[in-house]
Amino acid sequence: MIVIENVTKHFGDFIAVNDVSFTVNNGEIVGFVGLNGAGKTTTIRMIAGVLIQDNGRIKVDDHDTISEKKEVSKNLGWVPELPIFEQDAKAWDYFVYLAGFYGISSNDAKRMARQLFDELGLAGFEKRKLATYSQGMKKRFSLAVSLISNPGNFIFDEVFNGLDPQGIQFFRDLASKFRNEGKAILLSSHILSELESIADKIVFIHKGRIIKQMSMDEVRRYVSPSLKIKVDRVSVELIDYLSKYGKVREEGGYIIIDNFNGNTADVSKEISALNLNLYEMSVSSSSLEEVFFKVIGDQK
Ligand SMILES: Nc1ncnc2c1ncn2[C@@H]1O[C@H](COP(=O)(O)OP(=O)(O)OP(=O)(O)O)[C@@H](O)[C@H]1O
Repeated sequence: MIVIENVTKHFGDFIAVNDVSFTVNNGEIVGFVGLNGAGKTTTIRMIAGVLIQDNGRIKVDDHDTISEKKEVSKNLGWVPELPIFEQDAKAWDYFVYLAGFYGISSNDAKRMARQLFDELGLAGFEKRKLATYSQGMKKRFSLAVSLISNPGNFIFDEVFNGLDPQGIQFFRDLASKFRNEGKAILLSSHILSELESIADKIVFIHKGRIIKQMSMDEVRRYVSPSLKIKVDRVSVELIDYLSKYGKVREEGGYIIIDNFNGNTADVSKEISALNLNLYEMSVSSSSLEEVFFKVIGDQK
């Protein structure tokens, strides 16, 4: 579990992160979203302990990121947006070297390397220098390193960026698997459709402040729904009649009721009472992208 409490970070006079608080529970994927420069990476770097906050506290599985840095490193896996490694090092050797920092013997580290390189699609690239790895391979290697201590918490910072569809699916499936294993996952991404399909909760950050936190269910219900129906015959009587449920319009052979405030069972009962055939009926839910623009727009 990752707990961020009233965290603030200045760079000179500029406040990059301002009194930020949120929690990533075990068994939960939290999407962290905001415009460029909103403060996501700064927050993430403080959670990872590579940047120190001016105020507030961050705990990873109850360990303080400043006073218990070593425990936090063991309990937290971090795949940065652009992983940076010793460029001249060969992947396999470097992995074994890093495993040494976790007190893992060379033989055990080699066994672990074999398993992780196979599982993460790096088999055959063990002897290559990290400088020659593609962006996606660097992310996979960074993941392999972060798995050395089998941490209960993960941060993926823009992990989908620069990945091919297969790579995106790989990290999406991995995040879901970690969630099912009870791990806490913080996932920052600009690809809102990807977040939408896997996140349980969304934390919106804007100009360094958390402006909203919502469960994905709340996101889906945030913008008033529209009801879309297709019947065999559209009449003035029907349109008049449906007006009590919202703002009715016709579009491409469909009747759309914006700001729908009724329930679908009543509508379908009443349509058949008018001797009309109902061919299709669906209620739209709001997309994360729509909600993002609305939430950010409300700040201006
Ligand atoms: N080392 C630094 N020195 C000065 N300003 C910084 C530093 N690091 C970040 N900032 C500023 O802090 C703000 C937040 O940056 P941050 O990288 O956290 O944003 P972000 O939400 O991750 O953005 P992006 O989506 O573009 O990656 C930005 O205005 C950035 O210019």
